[in-house]
Amino acid sequence: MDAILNLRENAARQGEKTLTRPTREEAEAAVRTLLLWAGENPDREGLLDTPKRVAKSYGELFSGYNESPEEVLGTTFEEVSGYNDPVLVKDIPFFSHCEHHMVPIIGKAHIAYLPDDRVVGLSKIGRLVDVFGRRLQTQESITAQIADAMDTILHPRGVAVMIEAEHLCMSMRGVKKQGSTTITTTFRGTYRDDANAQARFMTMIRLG
Ligand SMILES: Nc1nc2c(ncn2[C@@H]2O[C@H](COP(=O)(O)OP(=O)(O)OP(=O)(O)O)[C@@H](O)[C@H]2O)c(=O)[nH]1
Ligand SMILES: [Zn+2]
Repeated sequence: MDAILNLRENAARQGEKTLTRPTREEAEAAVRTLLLWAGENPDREGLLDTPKRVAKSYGELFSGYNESPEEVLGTTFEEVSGYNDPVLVKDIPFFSHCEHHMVPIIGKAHIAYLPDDRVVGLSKIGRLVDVFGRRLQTQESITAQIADAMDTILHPRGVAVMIEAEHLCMSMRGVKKQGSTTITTTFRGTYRDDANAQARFMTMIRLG
C-alpha cells in the first residue's frame, strides 16, 4: 500500500495523473521480454525462474521507494554530555542504480552534521543512505536528497555530504572508463559559508 502511495506521490510531483504498480505477473512478463530482447531463450531450463527472481530482487534493490526518511530519522536523543561539535559518519558503502541506464552505482557516502541539542542514532545515517540509494538516482540527486533530509528532519546547525561513486554505466558500457570516480559535495546551514568547517569536513574524511 505504501508503495502505491509512493508511486502516486512521485506521479504528482511529475505532474502526471495516475501511476499504478503492475501485478507481479506483469513484471515477470516484462523480464521475459527483456530476456528475449537480449537474445536469450527464456524457456531454457536455467532461465525458467529468472523472471520470478528478478521481480523479487527488484523488491530489495528498489526498496527505498517504500521507506521514508522521516521514519528513519524519527528517533533522536539529547543525552550527549554537552557535545556540541560535528559528527561525521564516513565510508558508508552503498549501491544504487542510475536512472538513465538502470545500471549499478557503487559508492561511499560521508555525512557530517552539527547537532543542535539533539543527536540521531549513528546507524540511522547509514539507513538514510539506503532510503535514497535503493531508488533510481543521479549522484547529484542522492547527494542533495540526503542533505535535505538531514536538514529538514533533524534541524541541525549544519550538514555536509560527500559522495564518491563509480557508475558502472561509464565502466561496463558506453565510454568504458573503468575505475573513474565521481565526487559530489553539498553543504547546508553553517557549512554553506564556512570554509573552515568545510575544510575540517574534508580533512576528517581523509584521516585514516
Ligand atoms: N550528471 C550525471 N550524469 C550521469 C549520472 N549517471 C549517469 N550519467 C550520465 O548520463 C548520461 C546519459 O547520456 P545520454 O547521451 O542520454 O545516454 P547514452 O547515449 O547512453 O550516453 P553514454 O553513456 O555516453 O553512452 C551519460 O553521460 C551518463 O554518463 C549521474 O549520476 N549524474
Ligand atoms: Zn547510467
